[in-house]
Amino acid sequence: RGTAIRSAEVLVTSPDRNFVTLRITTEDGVVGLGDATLNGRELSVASYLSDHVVPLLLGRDAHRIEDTWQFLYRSAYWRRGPVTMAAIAAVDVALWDIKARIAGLPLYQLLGGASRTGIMAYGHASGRDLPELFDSIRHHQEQGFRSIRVQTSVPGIDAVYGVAAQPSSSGRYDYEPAQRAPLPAEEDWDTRAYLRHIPTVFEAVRNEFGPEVPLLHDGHHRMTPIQAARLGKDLEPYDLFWLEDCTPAENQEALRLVRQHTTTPLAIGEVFNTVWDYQTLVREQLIDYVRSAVTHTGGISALRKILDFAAQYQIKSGIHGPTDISPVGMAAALHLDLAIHNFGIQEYMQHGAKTNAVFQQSFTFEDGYLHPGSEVGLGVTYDDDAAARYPYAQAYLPFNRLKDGTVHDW
Ligand SMILES: O=NC(=O)[C@@H](O)[C@H](O)[C@H](O)CO
Ligand SMILES: [Co+2]
Repeated sequence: RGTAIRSAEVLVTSPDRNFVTLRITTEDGVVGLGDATLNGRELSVASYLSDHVVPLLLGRDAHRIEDTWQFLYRSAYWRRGPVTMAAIAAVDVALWDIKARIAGLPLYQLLGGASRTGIMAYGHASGRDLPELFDSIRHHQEQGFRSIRVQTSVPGIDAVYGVAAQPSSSGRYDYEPAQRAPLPAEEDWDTRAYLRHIPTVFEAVRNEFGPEVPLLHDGHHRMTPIQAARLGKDLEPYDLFWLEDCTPAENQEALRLVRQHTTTPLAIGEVFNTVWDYQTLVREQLIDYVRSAVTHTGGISALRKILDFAAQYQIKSGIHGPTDISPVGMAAALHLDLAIHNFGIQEYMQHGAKTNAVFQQSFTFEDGYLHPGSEVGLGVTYDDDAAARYPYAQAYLPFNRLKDGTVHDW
């Protein structure tokens, strides 16, 4: 039949950083794209798709998205995990792209239509010190961002998550966390120094930029529950939009302790890959925002179900949008952001020029709001010639060691 899957190609390219893209084509020649990028483990997902999933897709009806999802999830036998769920996500998103293209509609129209006029974005301001940070915040405000994530260096710590090593001439302060090298870079960490420093940063930012601008901060998994509780409480006077990944949440119950001590809103989940990672966090209202990206959580079908579950507990979306979510993954996020009722905010790190040469996108960013646009499907096309110019390059996210050499969450 016309909608039978004729081919499924796994495309690896590395313009500004590594990306893995799945391109599904039907007998009728309708093309759908899915993002399968897993930062630092990209080739595992490329192999999972090429070696084990693509052979199962050929001949299947592209319209049967839910059946294909359930088939891939249950026939794998081995459940969950970032590689499996990124692979399933890529198939899911590509099939949604195809369905919307066949329908002649932008994808959000198939997800319930627009529930808002625009999607509030937040940008990543950072600085090694307050002057650099203030310059970075002003730069992002000049670009139109109305919500700002604030990350800075910490006295006594040499290299820390989320801070550009130096203001880059190109995007100025936009940084790529993964580094092209055969080994992960070792960075250092000292939680007590961090806990002493961060409240002074937000005191200075609020004094300089006022009480209104929504400010976000990413704890990036590095604190224990009691340390997270301390920071959440210390930041209450600065009225954060959210404190993110305040503590590793494999133990979801750990957030009970944090919740007891602070009203600072909490966002968790960018490293999660199924609804089961959220079950206690949502049911006990231990978080306020679901951080998962479409790409890492089994696709639009799966993240939609997680967000509908969260909506029953007044928990909102905060979809992960760093540069290692490709333009295909970002487009999927924007279509979902526009349609769901319990939208919270969308992370938006701008991709570089080389990436934008490989992926043609139709989304817009104006006056602080994103919009997926009105092109059919996801609104993204892939340029094979541009992609061929950028072969895969091994790259890793950094990791931390404490002063005594103990490995620590980064
Ligand atoms: O909130 N954003 C983040 O935490 C990101 O910067 C992640 O460290 C990287 O995307 C991991 O690939
Ligand atoms: Co984060």
